[in-house]
Amino acid sequence: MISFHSVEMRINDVSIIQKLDLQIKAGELFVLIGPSGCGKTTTMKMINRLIEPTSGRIEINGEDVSLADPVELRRNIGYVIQQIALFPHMTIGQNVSLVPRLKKADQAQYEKKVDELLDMVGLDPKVFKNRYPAELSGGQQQRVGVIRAMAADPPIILMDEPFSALDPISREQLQDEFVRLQKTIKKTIVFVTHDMDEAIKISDRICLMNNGAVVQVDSPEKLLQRPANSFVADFIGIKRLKGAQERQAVSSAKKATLPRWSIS
Ligand SMILES: Nc1ncnc2c1ncn2[C@@H]1O[C@H](COP(=O)(O)OP(=O)(O)OP(=O)(O)O)[C@@H](O)[C@H]1O
Repeated sequence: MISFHSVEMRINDVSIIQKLDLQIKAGELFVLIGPSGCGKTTTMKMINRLIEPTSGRIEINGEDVSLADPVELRRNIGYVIQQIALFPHMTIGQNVSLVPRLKKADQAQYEKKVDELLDMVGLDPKVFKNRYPAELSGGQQQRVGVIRAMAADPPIILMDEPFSALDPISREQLQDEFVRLQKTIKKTIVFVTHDMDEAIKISDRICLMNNGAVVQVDSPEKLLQRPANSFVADFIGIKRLKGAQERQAVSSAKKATLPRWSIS
C-alpha cells in the first residue's frame, strides 16, 4: 500500500500540491487524471523520490520513503514514461533484461522471463528478441518499455502517460493487452493519463485532481454514476467527447487514404 499523509509541494511559494491524503491499495491499478498542470506527474514522482515533498509523509507498506535510499527505492519501483527510451545499441532482449541483470538475477531464469513477457504483449520472442529498437514500430517499442518495467518484478509500477504518443488504434490495442497483463501480474500501478476513456477502461480506481488537490477518488462506475460535483461531471463529459471525436477523425483519415477498391 502507498499512502500520502498531508503531502504538500511548493515551488517558490507557489503551491503545486495541497495537503494530499491518498491511499493506493496493493495490487490495484490507480489512475491519476485531471486538467493539464493539476499535479498528476508531481504526485507520481514523489513516490519514487524524483520529487521531494515540501511537507507531509509518503509511506510504502508503512515505511517512510524519505528514509529510503533513492537508488534502492527506484530499483523496486518500475517507471514507464511517454517517450520510451530504449538503448539503441542493445537488442530488445538485452533492453528488457537489463534491470534483472543489474540485480544479478539468475541468467537462465531471466531469459525465460523475457520470452514470457514478450509473449504477453504479443511480440513473438523468436522474431523480436534479437532485433534492435530501430527495427520496431512506435507501438512495438512502447510494448517493450512496458514489459521492461516489469522484468525485474517490482511490486510497484509508475506509468506516466505511457500510451499517449501512440495513434488511437495502437493505443486501444495496447490498453487491452495491458488490462489482460495486469489481471495476471496484479502489480500496484499508478497510472497518469489525460484520456478519460483509457482511465475507465483500465483502472480499478480513478483519482480526479484539480489545482494540486484531489476532487474525487472512486471506481470508474461510481465516478460515472455519481460525480461528486459539477467539475467532475463536466470533466468526464468533455474528455469523453474529445476522445470520441479524436478516434472518429483518425478513422475517417484512414478511410480517406485507403485505395477506393478497399472501401466496402
Ligand atoms: N520545476 C518546476 N518549476 C516550477 N513549476 C513547476 C515545476 N514542475 C512543475 N511545475 C508546475 O507544477 C504544476 C504541476 O505540474 P505537473 O507536471 O505535476 O502537472 P500535470 O498534471 O502532470 O500536468 P500535465 O497533464 O500537463 O502533464 C504545473 O503548474 C507546473 O507548471
